[in-house]
Amino acid sequence: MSEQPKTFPVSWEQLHRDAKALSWRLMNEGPFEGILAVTRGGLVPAAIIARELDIRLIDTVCIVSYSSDNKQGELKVLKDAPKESKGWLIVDDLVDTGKTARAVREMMPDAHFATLYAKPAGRDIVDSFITEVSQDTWIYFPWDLALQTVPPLVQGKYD
Ligand SMILES: O=P(O)(O)OC[C@H]1O[C@H](OP(=O)(O)OP(=O)(O)O)[C@H](O)[C@@H]1O
Ligand SMILES: O=c1[nH]c(=O)c2nc[nH]c2[nH]1
Ligand SMILES: [Mg+2]
Repeated sequence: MSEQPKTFPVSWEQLHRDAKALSWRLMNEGPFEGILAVTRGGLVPAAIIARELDIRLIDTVCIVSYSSDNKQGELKVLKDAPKESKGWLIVDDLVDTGKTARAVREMMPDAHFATLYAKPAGRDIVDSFITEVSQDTWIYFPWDLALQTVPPLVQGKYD
């Protein structure tokens, strides 16, 4: 039997629950001047955290790291972070290799960096996260998913 790829699919409910759990954790780290969302993955978590912590000042840093076939390439910064980082909260959906987080950290050295999910290679670069998954797991976010049928693990025995 071929090895199934490791996946970690996240539903909207789970994402909302994890973003609220992260907000609870961040209550002890603030208060924050504003949130810097790392687009695009950080936008939805940032909106939920901003609602929970009553933060109304939101900015973005716009970075492309992975292509549409999930392969990492050169980082492209389309829009820089603001100059001031003291008291700011950086939010992204996940840290994987840590390449994106390292680049954003350089732009905002004094900010607190939070993600929902972390893989081992990147976990030490961020300050707060909720769930760790193994390095060989691909996380699927609800905005990338659709309801569909899946085949059973074993099929065709009685064909
Ligand atoms: O730790 P790393 O290996 O750098 O990977 C993590 C980054 O990769 C993904 O973004 P992506 O570039 O796919 O863009 P997106 O947020 O627009 O989907 C994810 O949202 C993180 O920002
Ligand atoms: O949707 C995603 N899932 C992942 O596990 C991942 N790692 C880097 N970039 C990613 N994007
Ligand atoms: Mg991203």
